[in-house]
Amino acid sequence: MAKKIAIGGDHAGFEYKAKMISKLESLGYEVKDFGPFSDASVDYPDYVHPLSSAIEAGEFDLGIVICGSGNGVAITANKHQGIRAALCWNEDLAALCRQHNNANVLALPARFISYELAEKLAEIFLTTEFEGGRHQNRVNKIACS
Ligand SMILES: O=C(CO)[C@H](O)[C@H](O)[C@H](O)COP(=O)(O)O
Repeated sequence: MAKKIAIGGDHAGFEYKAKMISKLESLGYEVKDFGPFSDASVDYPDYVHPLSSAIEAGEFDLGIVICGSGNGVAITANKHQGIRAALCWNEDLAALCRQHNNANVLALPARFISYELAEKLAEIFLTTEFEGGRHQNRVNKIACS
């Protein structure tokens, strides 16, 4: 079954987000764009909080958030107890965040990696499974009251 993907970010990630949506839909994913819907300067929490809440509610399988450095969107998403957002800038990190951390949101730094690499990281993230085992014990301990 095609995975349902939530994607969002800010103005610095707008161009990459548009290209990424087209690519993911061509691969058969169901994608919802949480915005922004232009490259006008915006505040990333306004878009990442609704995206994160929707993933927590089980409306989407995984999420992708894109800003200039990837930090703002990752920090925002990780404020949500049900979110494990991973900032990735190479292929190994994109695989490991799924394999070891069961990350459900990929954060991408649009101002620091090419679109081609961003697209490759997204494909790796979306197709890599969590390994469970010893890693599950650790993931279970992440949540704090
Ligand atoms: O949160 C960020 C910095 O870690 C993101 O990279 C934002 O995209 C960036 O801060 C936006 O900067 P701008 O000068 O307002 O375009």
